[in-house]
Amino acid sequence: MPAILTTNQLCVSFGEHQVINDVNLCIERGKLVSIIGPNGAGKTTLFNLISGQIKPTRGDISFNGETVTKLPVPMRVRRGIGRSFQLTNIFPELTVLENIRLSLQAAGKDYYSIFPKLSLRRRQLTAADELAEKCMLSDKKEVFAQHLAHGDKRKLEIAMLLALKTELLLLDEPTAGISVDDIPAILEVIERIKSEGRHTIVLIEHKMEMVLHLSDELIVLFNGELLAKGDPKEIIKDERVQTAYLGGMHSESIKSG
Ligand SMILES: Nc1ncnc2c1ncn2[C@@H]1O[C@H](COP(=O)(O)OP(=O)(O)OP(=O)(O)O)[C@@H](O)[C@H]1O
Repeated sequence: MPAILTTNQLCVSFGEHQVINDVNLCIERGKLVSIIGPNGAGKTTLFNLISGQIKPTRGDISFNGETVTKLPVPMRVRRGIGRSFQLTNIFPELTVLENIRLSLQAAGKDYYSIFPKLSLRRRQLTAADELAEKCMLSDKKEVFAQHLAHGDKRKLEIAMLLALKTELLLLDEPTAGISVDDIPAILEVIERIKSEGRHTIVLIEHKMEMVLHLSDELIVLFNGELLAKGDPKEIIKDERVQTAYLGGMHSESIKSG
């Protein structure tokens, strides 16, 4: 399976603090890959680099065979890299359907049109409807986003990413802050998207049960370095991974071990 995303010797420092250190990733198309690691390991920073929020101090990022290292965020979105933004991209005073429709419009050629054609608007509404259903929001289509429960807002965010024709979904803790009762629905939405096989999903998640259930592959970050990568069931048995989680590795470089 060809890689959709690769990073080559990716590094980023904030002042003296090297947060990502020489990370070489290869994410295969159509897979669901989870990034795990203790707090402060650099997981969110890695997402920031891939989505373009920050630029690396060294190294390269390729998406679909094209070097995107220097591309700004909107151009990466256009190429198909989409990131969940912890609800900041939702328009609270619009309905679920309108939020999804606007993302469809943003992904289309009529983005700058003030009066998009009526037929096009109808097509967008049909597509928005389908995405609402896929993301288990059928009964909330006419609800204003501001009135949604937190879990439903996360589902809407995923629907909007799909509407933007995202090929690579970067989901940063999609179940964070969600009530225990709402977690299965988010899980199901992610599983539905995965089972279609049309998207690649990279997940940052602390809930190990969920990670093991969903992931084709695990990547373990520790102190900004890639500690391990591979089959989830094998990786969690890895002694170095267990030691990292138990806090035994502190700040030494993992490469010396
Ligand atoms: N803009 C920044 N300026 C300075 N330091 C930063 C910046 N962004 C992140 N860091 C530092 O980089 C390290 C890694 O942070 P990051 O948020 O990527 O970790 P994480 O693995 O996502 O942690 P968590 O699981 O707690 O979310 C932390 O020590 C953090 O303080």
